[in-house]
Amino acid sequence: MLRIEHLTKKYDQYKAVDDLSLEIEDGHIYGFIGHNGAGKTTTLKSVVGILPFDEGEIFIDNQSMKTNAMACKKIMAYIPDNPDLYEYLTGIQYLNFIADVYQVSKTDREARIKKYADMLELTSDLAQPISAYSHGMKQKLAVISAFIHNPKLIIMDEPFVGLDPKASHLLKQLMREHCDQGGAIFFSTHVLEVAEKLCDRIAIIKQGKLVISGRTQDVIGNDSLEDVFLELENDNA
Ligand SMILES: Nc1ncnc2c1ncn2[C@@H]1O[C@H](COP(=O)(O)OP(=O)(O)OP(=O)(O)O)[C@@H](O)[C@H]1O
Repeated sequence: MLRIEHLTKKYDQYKAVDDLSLEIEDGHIYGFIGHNGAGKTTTLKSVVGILPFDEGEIFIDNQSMKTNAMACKKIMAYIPDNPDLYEYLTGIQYLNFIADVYQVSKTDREARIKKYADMLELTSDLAQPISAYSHGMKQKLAVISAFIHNPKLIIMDEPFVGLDPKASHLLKQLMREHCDQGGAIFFSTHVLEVAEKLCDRIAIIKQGKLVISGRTQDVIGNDSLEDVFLELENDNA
């Protein structure tokens, strides 16, 4: 579903992402772990086509982000780390706007808005302007807008920040459901317990370089993800 090959992204001369390669298969939830400033957001923004990159290739469902960005973007959704949505729109106007962009039929959008807004308990707030939403409510709206066009691949940057425990639980359920239906998810998180339980695969990035990736149980072994992460962080080799 997603193939990143030798991705390098520089800010001036600083390599924020350095020769990073990984592959995410259909049906997998893939967690992306790393310290502050490790290069997670830069990688995710390169994948979704927000940031141009210096070297390497990114393929979404075998289509190149470099040469066929539109085809890639059509089948992908992105939930950024900060839900900066159009504040002057109401929640329902925003969802309809996103559904229009992705040409979602009236029947499909109504069914999906009902399903996800009811589930995340946002239905009664959809008539309110987004400017009146709390951070968590904006995050829920961003989640619904990602699922509204039934993307194959969902990229999420710290999706659990700001969500209450019930909403976090429901989001994990939605993520699993999406991947059980053949989709894939690549998401960054600092919540290692969640990553350990939820992810089929995990990659750890340090100073722009991938230090370990693979099946969650293989990465963790007999330790916890926290132990593995801290060990790698302390390893200066
Ligand atoms: N627009 C920018 N201009 C210059 N340097 C940047 C820019 N954005 C990020 N960086 C630098 O690139 C590196 C990687 O940043 P990035 O935001 O990708 O890290 P991150 O792993 O997402 O961190 P966090 O966990 O804190 O969100 C950091 O050293 C950061 O200072």
